[in-house]
Amino acid sequence: MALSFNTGVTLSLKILVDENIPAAVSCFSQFGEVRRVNGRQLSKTDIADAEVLIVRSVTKVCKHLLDGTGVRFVGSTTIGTDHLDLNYLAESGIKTCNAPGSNAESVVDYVISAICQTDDLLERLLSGEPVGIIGFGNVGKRLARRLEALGIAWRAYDPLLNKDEFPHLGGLDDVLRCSLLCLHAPLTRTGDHPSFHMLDTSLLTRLPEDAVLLNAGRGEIVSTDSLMALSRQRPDISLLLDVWEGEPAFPVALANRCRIATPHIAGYSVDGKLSGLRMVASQLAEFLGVQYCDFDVPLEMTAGETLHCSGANRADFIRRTVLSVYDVKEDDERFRRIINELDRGLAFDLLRKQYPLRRELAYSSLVATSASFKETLNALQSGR
Ligand SMILES: NC(=O)C1=CN([C@@H]2O[C@H](COP(=O)(O)OP(=O)(O)OC[C@H]3O[C@@H](n4cnc5c(N)ncnc54)[C@H](O)[C@@H]3O)[C@@H](O)[C@H]2O)C=CC1
Ligand SMILES: O=C(O)C(=O)[C@H](O)COP(=O)(O)O
Repeated sequence: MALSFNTGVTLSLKILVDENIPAAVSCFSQFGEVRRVNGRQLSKTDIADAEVLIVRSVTKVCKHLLDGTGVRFVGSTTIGTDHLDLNYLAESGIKTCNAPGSNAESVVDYVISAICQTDDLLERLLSGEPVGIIGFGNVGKRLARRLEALGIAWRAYDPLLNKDEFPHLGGLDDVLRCSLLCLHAPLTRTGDHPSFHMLDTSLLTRLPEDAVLLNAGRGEIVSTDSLMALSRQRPDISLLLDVWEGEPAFPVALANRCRIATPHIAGYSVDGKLSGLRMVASQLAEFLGVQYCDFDVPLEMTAGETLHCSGANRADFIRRTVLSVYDVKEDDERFRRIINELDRGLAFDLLRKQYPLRRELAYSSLVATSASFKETLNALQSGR
């Protein structure tokens, strides 16, 4: 039907949503007719009569896909925007939005769980070895806040932020001296500080002995070749990779060298997904000039029992508590099972599609059995 926005009247829009966005049909049906589609295989034919397109990071939204269609609004329920051709969308007058920060706490939970599952890294960090953070945005800042609450030192590098506003930010050299280096930059290919292949083997070999490199940003920030060379030259460095160059396919040899390997699920908490969905739906409502009505979240998505947390000492308490809510090793084990599949890309996507329900630490019902660990529990849940 012809569109008439800002009328205050709900229109019967044709809305396409990625089938991997939970609760999307109940959320978007307030705006019109919702059809679920496979975001990886979406073609121009699928969207011929659509006015609204709601995607995740697997759909390349560009001129090739949209030109000649009636799409007027594109929403991505993700933090990252590297799959969206923002210049084309702006020039074409197609309203575009994403969900900044929506699953940032989920990524922080992933990092904390990975710390707990990497040998004695947690103990090393608690005794003063610092964490380096590349990219001090929604994820980087939240990670720093959680680490600080736990008493773990951190340094951050973000050349795009104003030094006067963030005087504590350091240079690349500073973060390369840290025991754990976490990559949380977006994927960019232009500008003064493109992140594409920004770290190579010569930079990464500066990491201290027994360092750990964690990438939960985008695979293309460090090339597969650089990581392979690093693992040959510095076998003492542990690789924890959630993102891969050229997803959904991934390099088997590199995956086999990782201490922890996961299929791009750091941000996959149900809380993060629902938050992204709400952010995009409310921006669609604003675009249409209608009131956004929140939707009923199926109880099984958010219900959870109370967990009683204890530990022999502080590190033990942190490890047990974190892993009882989210154990990254379970994701790693599922990933290892698909490494030798013939169609690895398909298997990678299937793992993501069938991802188990995961709550964020901050939204979990947790009780410390000993008063002495109450503060530590608050630190672990300080996310929201
Ligand atoms: N693995 C996963 O499941 C997830 C991955 N992500 C990825 O993490 C990225 C970061 O997320 P947010 O912190 O929420 O984004 P954000 O946009 O809030 O912050 C990104 C920060 O990185 C900085 N930055 C840009 N280029 C840089 C460079 N070359 N070197 C250092 N810093 C640089 C920016 O100035 C900004 O402060 C997303 O763009 C997305 O690609 C996000 C969510 C989940
Ligand atoms: O939000 C982002 O940015 C992410 O990386 C997403 O969590 C990735 O999930 P999909 O959009 O690929 O399902």
